[in-house]
Amino acid sequence: MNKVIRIGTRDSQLALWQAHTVEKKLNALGYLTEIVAVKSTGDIILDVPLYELGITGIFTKTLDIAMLQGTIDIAVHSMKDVPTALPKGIVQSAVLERASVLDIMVHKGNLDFMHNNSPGTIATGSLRRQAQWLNRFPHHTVVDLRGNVNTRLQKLADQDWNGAVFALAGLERIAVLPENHITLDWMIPAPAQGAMVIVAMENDAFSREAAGKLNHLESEIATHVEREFLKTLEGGCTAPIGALATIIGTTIRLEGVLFSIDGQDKVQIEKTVEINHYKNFGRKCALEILENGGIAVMEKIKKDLQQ
Ligand SMILES: NCc1[nH]cc(CCC(=O)O)c1CC(=O)O
Repeated sequence: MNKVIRIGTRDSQLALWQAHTVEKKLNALGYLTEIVAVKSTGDIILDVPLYELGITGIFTKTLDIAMLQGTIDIAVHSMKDVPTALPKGIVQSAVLERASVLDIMVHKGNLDFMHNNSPGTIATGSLRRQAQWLNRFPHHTVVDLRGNVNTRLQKLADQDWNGAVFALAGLERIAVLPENHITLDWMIPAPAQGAMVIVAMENDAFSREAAGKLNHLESEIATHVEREFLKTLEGGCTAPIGALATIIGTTIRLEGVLFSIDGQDKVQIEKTVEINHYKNFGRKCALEILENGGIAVMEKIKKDLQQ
């Protein structure tokens, strides 16, 4: 037990909070730890919309490299930022008990713009949030908003926008949830939203065992289903995809959705299976989406993103 587990993390306030949470849990189990904070590409490049940076993984790549080079033993990520395929040699070791899955809109104390076809401007850097917002409020404008949670809150305060969309979990974790917010219970969250994941090297039995003790089985199963749904649909491009798996007694229910970029087209599914059939459930639901018009929507998305 005397080996020090080096915990890799990005250096945003939220990422550090998450790494420190893991550190405390490992320390409570008797493990020695050290935090290693690194800057990631996703944090440095702020002026290009996320989806233009190409595929996924910009937030996790720097930590993947650090782990493959042996300068960290485990990495803590917001699970929704982790690409569905991990680099060779790196494996998922634990999913922590999930926090809130909800998206919220932070506003400026005036919600008139949400009524009677009023114009409005909402900021988000997420295609999923953009598409769902425009599907519900087609007469609104969505503008790009990048940066870590703190930067985004500041930009919202500085700009003439009506509101911006955030994950409730992120704002609660670092205690910056403004009073002016509403819960978007109609918005389907990102696959694995609100969950933290620990990854480690496949050949590092010590770190994997230590991290594995923090695994929360129900959160692991739900995020597995959601990410399998995502993986089957995405086909190498960042599309507006939402997925939420909920465990109810001995069953698991998946709500999954695929939108076009402008939010006009929507293909959705809601299905329940016995929990012991959770493997391949996400994949089956995604295949049904593709059969029910999803293939055409994916083609349209690819064309839209190429322009
Ligand atoms: N994409 C950035 C990101 N990654 C994880 C969170 C918050 C925590 C979570 O959703 O799990 C956020 C901020 C946000 O979406 O507002």
